Amino acid sequence: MSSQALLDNLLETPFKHKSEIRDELIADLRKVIANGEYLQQSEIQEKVDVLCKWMCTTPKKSIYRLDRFTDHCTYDLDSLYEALKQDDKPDPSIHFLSDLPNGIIAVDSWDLSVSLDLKRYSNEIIVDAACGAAVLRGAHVYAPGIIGMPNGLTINTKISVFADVTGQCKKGLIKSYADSNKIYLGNGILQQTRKEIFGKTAKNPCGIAIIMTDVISRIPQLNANNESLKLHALLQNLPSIICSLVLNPQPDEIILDMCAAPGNKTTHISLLMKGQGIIIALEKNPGKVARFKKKCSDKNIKIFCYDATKAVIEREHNFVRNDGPPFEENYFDRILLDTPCSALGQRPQLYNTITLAHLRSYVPLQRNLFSTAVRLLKPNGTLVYSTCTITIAENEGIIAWALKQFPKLKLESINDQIKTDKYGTQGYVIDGLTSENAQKYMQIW
Ligand SMILES: C[S@@+](CC[C@H](N)C(=O)[O-])C[C@H]1O[C@@H](n2cnc3c(N)ncnc32)[C@H](O)[C@@H]1O
Repeated sequence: MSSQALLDNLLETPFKHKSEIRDELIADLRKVIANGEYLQQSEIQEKVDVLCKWMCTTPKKSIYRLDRFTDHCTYDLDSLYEALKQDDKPDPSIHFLSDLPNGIIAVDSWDLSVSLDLKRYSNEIIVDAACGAAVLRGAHVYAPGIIGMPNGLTINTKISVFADVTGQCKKGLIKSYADSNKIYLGNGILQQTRKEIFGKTAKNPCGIAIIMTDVISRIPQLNANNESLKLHALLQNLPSIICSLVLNPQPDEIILDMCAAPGNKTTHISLLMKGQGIIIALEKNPGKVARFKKKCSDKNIKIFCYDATKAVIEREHNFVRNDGPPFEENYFDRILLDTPCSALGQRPQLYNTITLAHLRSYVPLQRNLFSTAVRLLKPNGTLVYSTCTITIAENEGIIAWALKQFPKLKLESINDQIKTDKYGTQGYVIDGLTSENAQKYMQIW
């Protein structure tokens, strides 16, 4: 089978609870109004099936954000180029994205004229679904992602890598894993032995365990030994990059990033502010805060482990103000609410265990966070609301709810800030969201 065929036939749906989630997505699309009418049931079902299959596919480009890039300094672009070069393959195709700032770089997947070694070797290694998705996006395999590996493989052995797409592979599996439970991802060279990963003395295995050489998604990997680039080139999805650009933070402003970890948008905001002004980054999860603090050296970013739904001072409390949360109402010039969400737009998804209750739990939290954001925002300030999911409930639904709940809010087109037409489509019209408003809201892929 060609690599394109391997890719196209990966999976029909990523969900463990297939029918439950499919029914919920169908109910979600029943809200859509096209040409003044709700969609037909058959059309909705077809759309949901296409959507589920799309979730299993890998984007055809990798996007990097170069932190130090200016028109006069192309050092990081050159290093990215070097980092992506592979001895046995032609030079990677790297280009800027039109209408966007120059530091945003797209790397194309190898086209079909580039021959890849995609034959299955007898030595097979099983990785979990999250690791498998990262491999399809151009990552190497890190030790914690490996769940199945035969005995006796030595370093530098050529091996084939498979992802567990049913969640049934036991950690440390030695025997071969059933074909019906796994999908083939590509080939690589082993860097760590079974003893290092699963042996009695192996504590917290880490580092690259397999250097991927050929992957069915045809995405070029960064050379495994390229350390110099890590500091300044960040693999980041385009919609995430666009969020910070649309926020348009100014150097003398005070900005709130409400749900900040791992902090990739926070550091982008800081870059756009030229390291000036103040950015308050809130994150509820202590482990994520610790990791974020460790990697973030920007002096203008202040990170707090804090529940953002409680970030506004309630009037009945006589609060003495300090540097951190909670804050007075009308405090921030701009707020980014990159909210927790069902993340169904993150691709590829190989095995998603989300339950119906979990899927439905996000909207109340999103409304809560949104209400806090509105109170904290200065009059005429800018609030950017973003998710990485595709449900109408968490996107158009929240906007329609907010416009009704907070009449002082005015929805602005993101195209007023930055031309995004090429990279996405306008939102759906639903009850409470007019066609004029739906045009201002964008789904970016
Ligand atoms: C979509 S992620 C944010 C990604 C981040 N903005 C970035 O681009 O790197 C949402 C984050 O919100 C955090 N979170 C969830 N509930 C929260 C709350 N009530 N207050 C603050 N953070 C919260 C989650 O732990 C998660 O790290």
